[in-house]
Amino acid sequence: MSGKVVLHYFDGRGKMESIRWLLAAAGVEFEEVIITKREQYVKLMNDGALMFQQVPLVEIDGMQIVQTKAIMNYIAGKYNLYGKDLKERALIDMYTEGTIDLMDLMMLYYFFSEDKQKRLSDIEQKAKERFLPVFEKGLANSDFLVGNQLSRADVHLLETTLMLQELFPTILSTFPKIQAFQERMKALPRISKFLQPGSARKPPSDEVYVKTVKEVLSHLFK
Ligand SMILES: N[C@@H](CCC(=O)N[C@@H](CS)C(=O)NCC(=O)O)C(=O)O
Repeated sequence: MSGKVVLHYFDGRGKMESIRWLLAAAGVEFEEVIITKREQYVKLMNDGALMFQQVPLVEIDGMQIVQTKAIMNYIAGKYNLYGKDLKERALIDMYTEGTIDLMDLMMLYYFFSEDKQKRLSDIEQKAKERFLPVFEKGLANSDFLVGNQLSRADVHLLETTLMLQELFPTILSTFPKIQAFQERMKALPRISKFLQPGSARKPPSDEVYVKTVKEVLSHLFK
């Protein structure tokens, strides 16, 4: 195993995108092995790399880590994106889980062909009424969601709100603190670099991505 950070996943956002965001925010260079064929997935399993027969898989510091949260916790801990003490960490975890709940809804949206409009309305309503007000309040008196420094919660919030705006361009119009937060975050050099075309950031899911995932994980989509 080389000293490089290597990501094994599909050529799309899915469960790997927040990991890409965290690495970018931490200024960590990484390589990607893109899974396009079922044989690659089966080989990773046969090699013993997938503890629960699932990707994402990340090679880092001589380890092969699976489970998205375990991977993100490691990166956040290592690169000082996880607060100054356990209490800050608990709050960061709460905000983080909220962003994951919302991002999961959006991720699943692309995989279903039925009830698209209803799913979309549901995401919009939950975002406006349940999730965004929490983050707006969290940013009322501070530039950061937790404490006085950047944490993974901020990185996840930027990712989530940009993703939301792809589906609902005006959704932040009644959330001025989040809008200002976005501008501050986008101006950070590492984030700004990640937002440039040609970076490792992936576009929204499309038909090719969904088809590839369904082929590689054909046992799930019979
Ligand atoms: N709890 C795991 C879930 C990972 C997961 O469901 N990965 C999917 C691809 S996005 C997978 O590899 N599924 C194969 C399977 O469940 O058999 C995580 O968060 O990493």
